[in-house]
Amino acid sequence: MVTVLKAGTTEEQKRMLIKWFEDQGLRVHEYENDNQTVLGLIGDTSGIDVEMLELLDIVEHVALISEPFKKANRKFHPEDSVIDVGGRKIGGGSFAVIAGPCSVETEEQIIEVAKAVKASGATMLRGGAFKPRTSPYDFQGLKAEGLKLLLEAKRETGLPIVTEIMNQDHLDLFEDVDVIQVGARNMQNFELLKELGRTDKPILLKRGLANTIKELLMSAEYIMSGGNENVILCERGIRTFETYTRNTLDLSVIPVLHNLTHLPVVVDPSHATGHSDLVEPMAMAATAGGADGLMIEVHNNPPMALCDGAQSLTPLQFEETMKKVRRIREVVA
Ligand SMILES: O=C[C@H](O)[C@H](O)COP(=O)(O)O
Ligand SMILES: C=C(OP(=O)(O)O)C(=O)O
Repeated sequence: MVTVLKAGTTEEQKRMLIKWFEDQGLRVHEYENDNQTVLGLIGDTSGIDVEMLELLDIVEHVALISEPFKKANRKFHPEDSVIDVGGRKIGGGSFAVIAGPCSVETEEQIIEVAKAVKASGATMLRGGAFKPRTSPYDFQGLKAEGLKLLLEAKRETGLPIVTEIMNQDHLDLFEDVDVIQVGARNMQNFELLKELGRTDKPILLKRGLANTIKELLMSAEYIMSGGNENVILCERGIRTFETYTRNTLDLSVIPVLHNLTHLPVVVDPSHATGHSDLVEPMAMAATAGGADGLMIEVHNNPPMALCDGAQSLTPLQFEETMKKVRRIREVVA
């Protein structure tokens, strides 16, 4: 429910109304829209008498909002959220490129890739240390050692690091990580989301393999309702009947999410396509479609990668892709 206040409402009148809402067990999110003060009410509003509320001198009107997501909802927060990651911004016109290998493998590998992607214009470094693998026999990541190597690459290049968490018990290890990624497979790991809601770290939340937009937003809501509003959404392709590509990239999600939410939207064309030759065209398409950023896998020797080599660009291919992405940004920004 939102309550729009009349122009001329005094600060004291507004405070009294907010206090009354809070006494009803509601949380109040206040914002300005078209020079009007709007109070977004979060919680169970079934006990509020809407007609009585509309009779108050200071109330312009009351609108019922049926969407179940509140904190992430653009109706409650019309301006784009801009997430600051160590001085690199994402959202509200600021574009981020998160690039790096699927997995951290060795010190030489991560530092070489970090330097290369930085030189081509990446704004953040990605690299998996805890890997969610389909097979328990596949490379599971270097775990804590991988995080140390990422921090080493950050020291060398200054690039903020983005890496995936799979288990809330590992949270202490992520203290120096700049952006914590929740992978597709954990998008609905609600205990993990709740725990991340208690941190103040930016969270990159990937859409699940077969999840709807609404489910993605409800997962963001888990993090935000816990107090952490630094959420970046990521489309990485969804499961469809099509098997030529690894997943089907749902590009329409970009304008849909921009309508529904103020949170930044990043697209990962690497996991979406599974083929390195499809990464560049889909990176360009996502940029043209209004994405706030890209996540792209880059490996110094893709055929030898321990995970996802087929979808990884070489540093040279990444450099070429970045040139095209920049040209598209000049047109759409
Ligand atoms: O980013 C890497 C993921 O862990 C990888 O895509 C998992 O897929 P797979 O284990 O099915 O190869
Ligand atoms: C595992 C990853 O991606 P996703 O969760 O999208 O499969 C990843 O980015 O390393």
